[in-house]
Amino acid sequence: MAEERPIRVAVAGPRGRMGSETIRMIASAPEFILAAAVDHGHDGERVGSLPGLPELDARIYADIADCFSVEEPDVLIDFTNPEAGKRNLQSAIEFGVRPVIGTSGFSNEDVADYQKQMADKKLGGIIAPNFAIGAVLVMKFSQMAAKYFPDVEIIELHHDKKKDAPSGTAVKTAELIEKTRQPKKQGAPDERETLKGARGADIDGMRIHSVRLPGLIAHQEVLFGGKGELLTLRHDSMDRASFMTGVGFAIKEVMSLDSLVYGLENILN
Ligand SMILES: NC(=O)C1=CN([C@@H]2O[C@H](COP(=O)(O)OP(=O)(O)OC[C@H]3O[C@@H](n4cnc5c(N)ncnc54)[C@H](OP(=O)(O)O)[C@@H]3O)[C@@H](O)[C@H]2O)C=CC1
Ligand SMILES: O=C(O)C1=N[C@H](C(=O)O)C[C@H](O)C1
Repeated sequence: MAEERPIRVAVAGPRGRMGSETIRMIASAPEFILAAAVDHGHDGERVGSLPGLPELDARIYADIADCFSVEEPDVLIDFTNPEAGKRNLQSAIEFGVRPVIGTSGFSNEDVADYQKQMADKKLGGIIAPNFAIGAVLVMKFSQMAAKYFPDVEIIELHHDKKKDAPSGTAVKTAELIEKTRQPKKQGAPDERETLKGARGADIDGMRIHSVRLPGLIAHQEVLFGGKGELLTLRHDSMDRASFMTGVGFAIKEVMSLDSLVYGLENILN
């Protein structure tokens, strides 16, 4: 049987916390090859010249269209910010490059729009609010638990450099819970906040609380309250390596998809 060629991957956001971790993972995986990086600075430089990155010869492009037309990668990985991520994803669709998007902050309307465009082109892609397998399991377990415990509050805790709140993971967890939970406004019917924000953000009557502190990486607790009992589901990413099993899995899976999947839970067996 013919040996499969490595999957050619372009990474947007190579200097970032997640982009750099992804490049280190790709460099150590014989089944992948770094085709290029996309960064709004450092145009024309080599990835290996960036601090903390492995000695790779792949070129950095400021213009993603140039990157796609010259390097013809199979897959784009994006860990940037919502504005750049949307531009990059749109460009990937135009060039027929399979997007694997980890960047958080996409709305459901954005996702639906990309799903339509990609279904029309039969292009595979993945948007995953969280690539850590344990975090995905907490989402699935939360969806199960909410059938029996409609009173739920989510506490997400992250490093203090994180720009968006609530986390994409917390929003996706709430969306999955909504599928099984009877709609309910929680807390006392006549509760009032004497300090604005004290009860957190409201999704369908559920509450999400966002903690930002140095020392944290990415953590989430989902608390379910019942008569005389409390169920707590918790996941901790202690290192960004925790996301790489899911990123590697997504790169391989996306090669055989023909539509855009939103959430790793939809492709984990
Ligand atoms: N799905 C998942 O499992 C995970 C998702 N995330 C999400 O990934 C995203 C990135 O997180 P993180 O790595 O911590 O953030 P960082 O801020 O560390 O990295 C983002 C990088 O993107 C760069 N960037 C900005 N604009 C562009 C552009 N137009 N083209 C290319 N690069 C650009 C930034 O450069 P500069 O600083 O110069 O602007 C920066 O180097 C966030 O949305 C976060 O929520 C994070 C962890 C896990
Ligand atoms: O910014 C982060 O760090 C993370 N962002 C993602 C999110 O918003 O859910 C995933 C993970 O929680 C880490």
